[in-house]
This record gives sequence, structure tokens and C-alpha cells, in this order.
Amino acid sequence: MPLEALHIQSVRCIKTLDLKADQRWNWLIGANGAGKSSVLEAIHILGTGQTWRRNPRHVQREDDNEYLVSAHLPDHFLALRRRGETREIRYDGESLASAWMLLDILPLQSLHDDNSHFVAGTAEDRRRVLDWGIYYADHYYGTVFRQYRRALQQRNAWLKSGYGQQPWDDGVIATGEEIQQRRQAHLATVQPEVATLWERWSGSLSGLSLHLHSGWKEGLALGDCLLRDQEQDREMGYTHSGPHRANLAFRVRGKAALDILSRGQLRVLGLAYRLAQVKILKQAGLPLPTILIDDFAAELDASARDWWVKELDLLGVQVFAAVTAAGQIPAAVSRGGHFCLAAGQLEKETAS
Ligand SMILES: Nc1ncnc2c1ncn2[C@@H]1O[C@H](COP(=O)(O)OP(=O)(O)OP(=O)(O)O)[C@@H](O)[C@H]1O
Repeated sequence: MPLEALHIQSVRCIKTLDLKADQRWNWLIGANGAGKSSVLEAIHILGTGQTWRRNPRHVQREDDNEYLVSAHLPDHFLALRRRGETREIRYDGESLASAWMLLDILPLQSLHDDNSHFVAGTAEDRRRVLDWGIYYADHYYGTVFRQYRRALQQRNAWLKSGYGQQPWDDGVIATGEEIQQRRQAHLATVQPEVATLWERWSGSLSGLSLHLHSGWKEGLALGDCLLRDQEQDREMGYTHSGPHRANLAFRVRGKAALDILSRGQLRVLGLAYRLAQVKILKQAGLPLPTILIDDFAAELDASARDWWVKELDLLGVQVFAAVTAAGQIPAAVSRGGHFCLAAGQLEKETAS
């Protein structure tokens, strides 16, 4: 569901900002500190209820005591207001009970910092990216994921306190094994698409493979692992094995991508993965996300930028991308909205 218009109030350096969005390409242009990431983060907050790993209190503009982000979507209006610890989300005037619902109202694929460099990031970064794709491709995944999280929280609370009767592990085991199966099934679909996209860009660097480590000892059932590690888990006060410890490894010709690719190549590989996630949604006729790209040009040469925007253009998605100068925008996609920012304000808005 593309954004049609956006209103931001008191987010980071932005006092108030209104923009009319293009259905496809929206370029945020400005020097360092101009407020480009602040616009992208405001959209991210509206679509997820969460900030970009910052302390939520620092998102609010200094000297203001609440912030607001709202958007017109086709036939709908979505608004999120936060004052201190209180957050209110309204969809067509009705209060939303849970921020989870935002994920389906305004699907977003956010590419920023660790999310953009997730191939070289932490296992948690890669799990988050992996789960994002499965959430949108597999309708039941979100439910299983939440059930697992709840069961794991109960188990960990018991491990920490040591009081009362141990909760049954059945819930953790059943949902944990199911998460692993769904992740594997999803990767089987994504892998050929990633390989095709990667080879289209890299040419000679073929032989890409993805490997999912379940998060518990290979060859053992999750239940057996939990039983085996029970004493250790009690000593440490948390559960060592399960899909919350899974990892996704990228290999090129049998070697860890991290060891043989350059920073720029690692970013392209990550982007190929993110493009493949959207491609399989498109093939399945599912709603496509709006793509938020912070620091579009970082570590990419002109040919990598051209490759990326061409692939995004083929997908037909709405994009918001930040660049420090208009010259970084590839000619093929220089159409759309150009929003020039300085000191948190929109200085010039042009549309073609
Ligand atoms: N809570 C806040 N209140 C006021 N200003 C803030 C707040 N948080 C951050 N800022 C300021 O907002 C400005 C814009 O930051 P932002 O990250 O949006 O810039 P940017 O245009 O993305 O820059 P870059 O190209 O360097 O990434 C910075 O000068 C920052 O110090």
C-alpha cells in the first residue's frame, strides 16, 4: 500500500514536515545532518511502532514533549502519536490495539545501518531480515513466532527464578521446530532468486549458497537438546538452544562470504537477498512493501547503483531513498519526487 502523503511533527530535527509522495521514486536529498534519516525513521515508526534501535526517547525532538507521524494511504488514514511512555495509534480514526497490526497496514522494508549490512552483521541482524521475509510470505509465521516467544519467555522466567514447577517444554519444542521448518521452506524459495540476482550483478562470482543453522545442535531434536542442557540453562538463567539462536550463513564457492567479499560486494549480496524477498511476494501476488533506503549510495559504485535501481524498478515498488547530492541518483530513475532538505526542513519539492 503506497504512501500518498506524509506528515511529521517533532521527530528528531524535524519540527513539522509535509510531503506528497510519488507512487514509485522519492529521493530525499541533503547534506549530512539535513534530516533525511529522520524522515525515513518517521515512516519506519509509523509502519512498525518501533525506532531504528535508538532509545525511543531520543526520537522526540528536543524541547517538544510529543511526536506525531501520519500518512494518507489509498482510502485510509494512519497516525501514530507518542507522548512519554504513552503511544496512540489510529487507523481511520479507530484506536489500534497492537502495533503488530501496523505490519500489515503499512508493509515496509527498511534498509539502514545493520539492516543494510546484515550479511556482515550479527546473527541477530540476519535472523531479523530472514524473519521479515517469512512474515510477509507465510501467513501463519507471525502466529507461530509469537507463540514461541511467549513460551520461551515463560521458560526463561522460570530458569531465572527457579521457583515453582517447571513449565512444560512442549510449547517451546513444537513451535521451535515449526519455525525451523518454515524458515527452511522459505529459504528453498528465496535461494534461487538471490543467486540469479547476485550473478546478474557479479558475473564471475557465481556459486552462492545459503545455509540455515537451526540454533541447536545439529542431528539432535530440539526437545533432546533442551533436556540435555537443562542444568546449564538453569545455571545461566536462559535457554541456550532454539530458533532464537539460529544463524543464516552466506557462502560463495564454499567459502564464507564475509571472508572473501569486499564491503561493497557484501552490501550488494545483502541487497540481492532483500530484492529476492520482495520478488517472491510479487510472484505470489502478495502486497509489496514500501522500501526505505538510508544512505543509498554508500559503498556502491555507479554500476552497482544502476543494477539495484533497475531491479527495484522492475518490481514496481514505492521507494524512499536518501542521498547527499542529486548527482548520486541514477539517471534511469531520476523521475519521481525530489525532496531537498536542510536543517530538518523541506526546502524544495519537485515532481516529474
Ligand atoms: N531528538 C533530537 N532533537 C533535535 N535534533 C536531533 C534529535 N536527534 C537528532 N537530531 C539531529 O537531527 C539532525 C539530522 O539527523 P539525520 O540523521 O536525519 O541526518 P541525515 O540527513 O540523515 O544525515 P546523514 O547524511 O549524515 O546521515 C542531526 O543534526 C542530529 O543531530
